[in-house]
Amino acid sequence: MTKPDTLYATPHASLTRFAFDEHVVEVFPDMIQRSVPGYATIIAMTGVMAGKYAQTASNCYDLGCSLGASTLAMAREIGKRDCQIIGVDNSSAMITRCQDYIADIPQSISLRCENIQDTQITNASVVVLNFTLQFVPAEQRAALIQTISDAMRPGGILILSEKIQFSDPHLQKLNTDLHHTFKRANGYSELEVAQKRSAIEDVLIPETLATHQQRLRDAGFSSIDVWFQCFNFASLVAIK
Ligand SMILES: C[S@@+](CC[C@H](N)C(=O)[O-])C[C@H]1O[C@@H](n2cnc3c(N)ncnc32)[C@H](O)[C@@H]1O
Ligand SMILES: O=C(O)C(=O)C[C@]1(C(=O)O)C=C[C@@H](O)C=C1
Repeated sequence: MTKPDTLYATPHASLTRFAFDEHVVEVFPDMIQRSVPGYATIIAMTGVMAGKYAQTASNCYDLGCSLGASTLAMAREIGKRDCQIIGVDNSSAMITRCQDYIADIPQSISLRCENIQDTQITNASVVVLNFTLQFVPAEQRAALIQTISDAMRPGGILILSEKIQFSDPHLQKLNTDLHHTFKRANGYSELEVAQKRSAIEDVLIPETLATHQQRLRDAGFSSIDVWFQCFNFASLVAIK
């Protein structure tokens, strides 16, 4: 069902901005697995945490669901509980293909092709933002996190996974180098790493863990922790 990612294998005369279009959809599972250290663990544990925190008669959201990896992990662990699982993405190419991935799932999952900044979020016990906030304009992130916090039930959980930035220049260089080494070890060439880096430069804007943690505190989350980190990729939990 998925093809190997060769999108940046040949030289591009002019690199266009990275977008989640039909070309990316075709290779996305391979691309994200080979690009994000710890991706499989983060997805599997998103399911485990959703299974622990999903409350009866509540909504569980996967914001920026792409092909539904986190949605499916949540559905597996939530099981037959009375919860509505909702996946949201503003790429119609992603949502169309995601429909195929969720087709055989026994639970009712609804998909919305919407901007996560506009989608209605209510009565939430679990909200997942896996590698998505990084694509929202930085100055609009606080409003989105506040909307999520306001929509959460007491005791609900937000899982936030992101590529991160380091304020220490030495650590920034080290972790960037290690990430590129990880990509090379997964079969990407120097050219592929360099072209992908240029294509996402102004599209994916990482922030420091301190910035994420402060924003979550400001929005009213009480218990906040980094539960996973590998190089410049991290995942946080924030409990309301
Ligand atoms: C890196 S992918 C997320 C991967 C997915 N969560 C997973 O773990 O497999 C980022 C996704 O967020 C979506 N996205 C980015 N900005 C968005 C926005 N403002 N509203 C809705 N979706 C958005 C993109 O279309 C893309 O599918
Ligand atoms: O930083 C990179 O090299 C990445 O490819 C990261 C990243 C991400 O974190 O979302 C960027 C775009 C793709 O969707 C997959 C992975």
